[in-house]
Amino acid sequence: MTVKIEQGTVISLNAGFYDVQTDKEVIRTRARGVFRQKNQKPAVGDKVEIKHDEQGTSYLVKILPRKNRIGRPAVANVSHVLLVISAVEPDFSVQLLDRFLTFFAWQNVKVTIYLSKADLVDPQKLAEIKENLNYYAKIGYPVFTDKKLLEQELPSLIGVDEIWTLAGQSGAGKSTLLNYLKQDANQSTAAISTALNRGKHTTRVVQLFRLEQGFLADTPGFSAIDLTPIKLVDLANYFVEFVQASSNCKFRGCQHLKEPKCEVKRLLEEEVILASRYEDYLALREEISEGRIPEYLK
Ligand SMILES: Nc1nc2c(ncn2[C@@H]2O[C@H](COP(=O)(O)OP(=O)(O)OP(=O)(O)O)[C@@H](O)[C@H]2O)c(=O)[nH]1
Ligand SMILES: [Zn+2]
Repeated sequence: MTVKIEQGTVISLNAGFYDVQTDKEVIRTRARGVFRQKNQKPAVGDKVEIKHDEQGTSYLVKILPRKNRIGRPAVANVSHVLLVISAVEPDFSVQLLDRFLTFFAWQNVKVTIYLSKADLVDPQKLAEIKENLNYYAKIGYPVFTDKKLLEQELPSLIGVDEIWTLAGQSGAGKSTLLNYLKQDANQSTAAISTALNRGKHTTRVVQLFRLEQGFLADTPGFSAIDLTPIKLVDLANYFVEFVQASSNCKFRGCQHLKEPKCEVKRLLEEEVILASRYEDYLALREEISEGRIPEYLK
């Protein structure tokens, strides 16, 4: 028998085994000892090479370069986040939204926003929230306020082998959404996931399941984030509409504070840039320069 090398994505870790999704099937593999020597550990989401020996045992032999590794439990190569933000319980907050968007822009992860619990607020409150969300849609973040629409559109948003994960405050509705979307997942993968799912809530294992051409992490993912490692001078780069405006600021590297002829400040005055966005920019500057994590995230 010839030794075959294949590539795939690690979709779960289980008692020393790594389950790898190739383009055909899920293969249970062992990691070669070489990883321990190199102090490397394959993570869920890693793109890997696997090898099958004559006895039919499969080994994970190589971890391909990682784009990132984020979340708790960690997932590697996350390209997109489905950010769940609730209309109520906890209350909708643009501050919170801006924190998450800043964090993911910093991590070079794209974000799609989903508003949960729209059914729990009165029409007036909902209209207010939607007006805010329209701003985010305008600056480039896909926004969904309807679960069914999200379910319909998601397949066209998820690219080949892209890894998506959920994020959002505790109680926002991440698990609820996940369970809803999982109903659609590829059946064979779903069966494996279920079989490996024992003790999910006690051990906090993470696994990926197929969602159309890509993967979604089967975990509530992020709820709290720390922005203090961001460099103060870089912060403006993570506010997408500021980046766009800044080419018209007089000074290169403009921080949009007291500099003359600042385009961000001009757009702010014209109410093209949302006041809360700018306020949050200032608040995050302060948080970063003081190196403090807000009380509610501790
Ligand atoms: N009415 C309504 N209730 C929802 C919706 N989404 C979530 N919930 C409820 O909100 C509560 C919290 O939802 P979860 O899905 O557990 O929230 P989570 O984000 O996973 O929370 P953590 O696990 O703490 O991070 C549950 O009681 C859900 O039933 C929604 O769209 N409408
Ligand atoms: Zn400026």
